[in-house]
Amino acid sequence: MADNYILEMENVDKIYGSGDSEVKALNHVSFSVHKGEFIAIIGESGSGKSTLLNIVGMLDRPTNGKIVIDGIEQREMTLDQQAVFRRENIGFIFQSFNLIQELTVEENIIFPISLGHNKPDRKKIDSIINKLGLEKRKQHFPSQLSGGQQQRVAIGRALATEPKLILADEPTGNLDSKNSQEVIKILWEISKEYGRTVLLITHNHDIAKVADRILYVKDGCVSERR
Ligand SMILES: Nc1ncnc2c1ncn2[C@@H]1O[C@H](COP(=O)(O)OP(=O)(O)OP(=O)(O)O)[C@@H](O)[C@H]1O
Repeated sequence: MADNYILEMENVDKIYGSGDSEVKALNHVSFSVHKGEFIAIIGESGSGKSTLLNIVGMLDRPTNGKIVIDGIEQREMTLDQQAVFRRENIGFIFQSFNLIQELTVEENIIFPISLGHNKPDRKKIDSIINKLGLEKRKQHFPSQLSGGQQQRVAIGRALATEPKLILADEPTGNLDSKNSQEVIKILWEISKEYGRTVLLITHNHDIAKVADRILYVKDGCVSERR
């Protein structure tokens, strides 16, 4: 397998439930992503987009198929190894921000580093905070921020551990168009300036257009049109 891929999926299935309640959420999904690519994932509600991202991020397990992430086959890792890999290499961004309300902006951003029992590199954290335009909001709490600002904090948190892969599940779903554009611009710049790979779910075709590639999900199948 080529080593400039960050992600390779081969015939991946995900089946939820069994018998009458069986749902084939992913159906023989195969695709690869190069390091540093910015990929948009588009598809109707219920088509399997979140399932796909959750499986790539090891929040859920596939029923069948092979997934190689940064050269390591997922199923060869124990659950503990997956947890460490996830913490060190994958940054998640969700539609609902998922910030910790009791922590300040700065503390939210540093949080994943402290989970790994590492000391935050102040310079790097400050440069992330500056990049996100949150210098004056460092000591604020999430409830004191706008939706766009909260999502920028969530991006900061996803970046704090310098992950190779950023998985964003509809990060602009709760934002107006101005804030959406700003968030996408930041993700794009991060991808291109720091060589991070971004997989982004969106319902917005204009947003998808900025991506290097668009993956279309329909009834659990993934296809690509350039
Ligand atoms: N834990 C689960 N148990 C059973 N079925 C599930 C589970 N999670 C998802 N599904 C089903 O799998 C299919 C794909 O769901 P998924 O959440 O991946 O879709 P999606 O494309 O992300 O949708 P949306 O755009 O609405 O978020 C759906 O039919 C959904 O009902």
